[in-house]
Amino acid sequence: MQIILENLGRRFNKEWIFKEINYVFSQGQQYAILGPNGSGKSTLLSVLLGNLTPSEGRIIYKGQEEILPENIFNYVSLAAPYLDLIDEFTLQETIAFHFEFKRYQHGLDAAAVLDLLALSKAEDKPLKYFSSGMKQRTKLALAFCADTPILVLDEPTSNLDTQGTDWYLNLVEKFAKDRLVLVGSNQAYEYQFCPHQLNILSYKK
Ligand SMILES: Nc1ncnc2c1ncn2[C@@H]1O[C@H](COP(=O)(O)OP(=O)(O)OP(=O)(O)O)[C@@H](O)[C@H]1O
Repeated sequence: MQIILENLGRRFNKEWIFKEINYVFSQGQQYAILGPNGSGKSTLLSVLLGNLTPSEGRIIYKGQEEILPENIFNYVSLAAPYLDLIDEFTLQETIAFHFEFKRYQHGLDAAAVLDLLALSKAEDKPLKYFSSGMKQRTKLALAFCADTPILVLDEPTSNLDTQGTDWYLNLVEKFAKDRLVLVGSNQAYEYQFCPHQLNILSYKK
């Protein structure tokens, strides 16, 4: 799986957030998308996910065959602060619902995801009663445990304490190796496993 960016640019009104990005993301590699607050990391990730259209240039998604941008969501798992979970669902219901749309990683099932989350006392609790850190753990577990070639993590350790951050790095060890991983971040400890780094500030023209 590859994501090929050709002369990619995105603007909001007259402001170019990034311009002229030529880059190839490949499966089995991990990439950090870097830049200060408001520089455009989330915007670039949204364009890569097909949630926003490019203002110029194009993105080619290559699997065995070319994948149309409108179908790329089938190949992606996303964890991000702006991603909403359904507050009325319990944790068990959230897991069951998510995996109606995505397959489990090899060897996992609902019980294993619950185990991994280490929130077993909360399995029958509606998510509206979860703390922000518990919600973030849930989003990360759903994304890591789904069998998709692309894994997108925007600010993955937001709301996590140091124990939660170690737990996240353990998920990276277990479930990120063979995938195309994109991490939007400005915290070194959450992207230090990424051999490739792309700074949005290099694409401001
Ligand atoms: N829908 C929109 N309309 C207009 N401007 C927008 C829109 N979405 C984002 N922006 C602007 O695009 C710029 C980049 O925002 P973005 O959220 O991508 O930055 P970021 O690097 O992810 O920031 P942070 O680290 O704070 O999450 C900001 O100036 C933001 O105000």
